[in-house]
This record gives sequence, structure tokens and C-alpha cells, in this order.
Amino acid sequence: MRSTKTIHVVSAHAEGEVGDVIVGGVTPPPGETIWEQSRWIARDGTLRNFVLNEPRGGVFRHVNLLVPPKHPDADAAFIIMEPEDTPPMSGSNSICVSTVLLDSGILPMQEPVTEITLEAPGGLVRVRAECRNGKAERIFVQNLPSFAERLDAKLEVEGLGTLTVDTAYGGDSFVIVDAAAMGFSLSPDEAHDIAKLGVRITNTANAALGFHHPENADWKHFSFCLFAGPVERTAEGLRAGAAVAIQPGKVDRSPTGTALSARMAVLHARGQMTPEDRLTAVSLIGSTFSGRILGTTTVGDRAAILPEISGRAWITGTHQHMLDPSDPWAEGYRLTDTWGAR
Ligand SMILES: O=C(O)[C@H]1NCC[C@@H]1O
Repeated sequence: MRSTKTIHVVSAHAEGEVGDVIVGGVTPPPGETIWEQSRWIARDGTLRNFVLNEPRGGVFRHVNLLVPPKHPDADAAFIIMEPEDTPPMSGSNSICVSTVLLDSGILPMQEPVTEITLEAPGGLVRVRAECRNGKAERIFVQNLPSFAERLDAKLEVEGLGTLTVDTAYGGDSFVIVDAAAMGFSLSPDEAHDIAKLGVRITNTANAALGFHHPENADWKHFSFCLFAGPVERTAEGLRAGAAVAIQPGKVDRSPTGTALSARMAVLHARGQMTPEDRLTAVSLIGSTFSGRILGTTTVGDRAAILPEISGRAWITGTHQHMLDPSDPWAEGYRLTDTWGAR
């Protein structure tokens, strides 16, 4: 066996969505802040290609790089690599990172509750983990301030007509459509159509509406389209289906923590959700994230909420990714049969 690099990974999934964690073998990228480091990773592309592209990755995979924190309050920091983006924050990935840090012993666990602070590229997130028998059973993440951007905007999508959409930020940027109005009941067999349509809607929204984050000039596109199911009031609180189309064309297997945060911001802006409410988002595979509003704030001149999301993650294995110097596909490859819903 010979290799020019060895990258140590603990693999995990949060409520169905893969979020692997690189725990060794990669030196921290240059940059004064975690955001700058994440921009370097995005520009350079080498690590992204190595771990996300085939033959090591695949369109379903997200990979997080642990880096030394910059902020004095943070216990650990991470850079998120998704199939097309290197985003400010991610719900499922932050839950995977927290679980890997605690379950593998990188950070000490205290039962029944461990509190840690993580530094995501978009800012600090406080994490509370319910732990039992050496396992972080449920992760609560105080996500980045989240806000509604446009409510009831009109979006002309070729072949679909004029859609009424909301746009919002929940640690990442969303165009939100009414799933029922689009003819979806959010059942698993709709995944391909949701992926295909969602990418078209995201691309159209990027061209026609554009997104801008008031405090992060670098984040100026919509990453995702959320197909939002109807909100039902149950004995346990609010409950709604959620399917998020991820570029270049797949559906999040988890209920998407950033989407839940964005949706809570929209519901709050409409006066349909208060800090007393709990909103459970249900994915296409039936997994759930729970959310609540901890308070309000502002982002630039926008009214925003302080969201908390929670969910579970499990470790699925460990890998050492290697590169034989004679392998002609050091950067890996992507083909459109799986990369992008057609
Ligand atoms: O839960 C989330 O927010 C994420 N899941 C995969 C894509 C999003 O970042």
C-alpha cells in the first residue's frame, strides 16, 4: 500500500442525511477567520473534490473538516462541504459534527447534558447534547439568526407559470414553495420530481429575485428550494412536512435544520408562530427535526429570530481515504447520471 495522503474520517448521518467528519490528516487552510478558511476551501477545490467526488464521495455526501477554533468561546470549529456549496451553516452537518465530537471522545462528554460551543463558518452556535451511556442521543443547536427576506413574491418559472414564493435565511438561503400548491403530498416516491423541480426553481429565483445577506456580502445566492408542507396543529405542537432540493439535484434525507430555521422565521414574520410553539419538520423518509424560537434579534436592518433546532445523529463507520500516486483520477469525477436530477 502507498499513498500521498491519508485523510481520517468518522462517518455519520443526522436523521438520514450523511455528514462525515474529517478528524485528521488535513492541515488547517489559510485564513484569519473560519469564514475566510471556508472561502479558501471553496476556491481551492482540492479537498472538496477529493472527498465529495467519486470514487470516494457521491452526490449524497456532505463532509465537514474540523479546524482549530478562532473564537475564544469555541470548543471546536468546522467547515462544511456540500455537493455544490461551502455554506455558512448546516443543521444536519452541525448535528453530525456534535455527535462525532462527543461520541468519539474528541470533546469530553458529561451525562446527562453536555454543553459545547461550535464555530461554524457563519458564526458561533451553542450546542446542548442530551447524553446517556456514552452516546449523544439528541443534539440541540442554537442556529444562526434567521430571517424572512420576501413574503409572497411572484416568481415566473418556465413551464410552471407564476409561483408565489417566500425567501428566507436559516443559516443558508432558501426559496420556499407551497408543496401542496405544487401538487406534492411529500411522499418518498416524489423525491425525483422534487429534486428536479426544486433545482429549476432555485436557479430561476437566483436569476429573477437574487438573495443578499445583510451582514455577509459573500453569500449572495439561494442554495436550496424548500417544498413546505401544510402546518398542522397537533397535541405535541406544530407539525409540517419538509423536502429540500439540494444542488445539483437531490433531496435532503433529513428535514433540513436550516430550512426549519428559515420556515420558523417566515411563520414568525406572518404571526403564525411564537416562542411558545414547537415546530416538528418531517422529511421524506419520516425523520424529524424539532424547532423553537428562543427570541428575536436583527440581522442588519431585518427582523430576525434566534432559532433552536434539534435532532439525532449516529456514527456509521470510520474511513482512511488515500491517494495512490499512480491514480489518474486524483480529483475524482462526476457524471450526470447521478449528479443532478434530469
Ligand atoms: O440540515 C441542513 O441544514 C442541511 N442538510 C443538508 C443540507 C443542509 O445544509
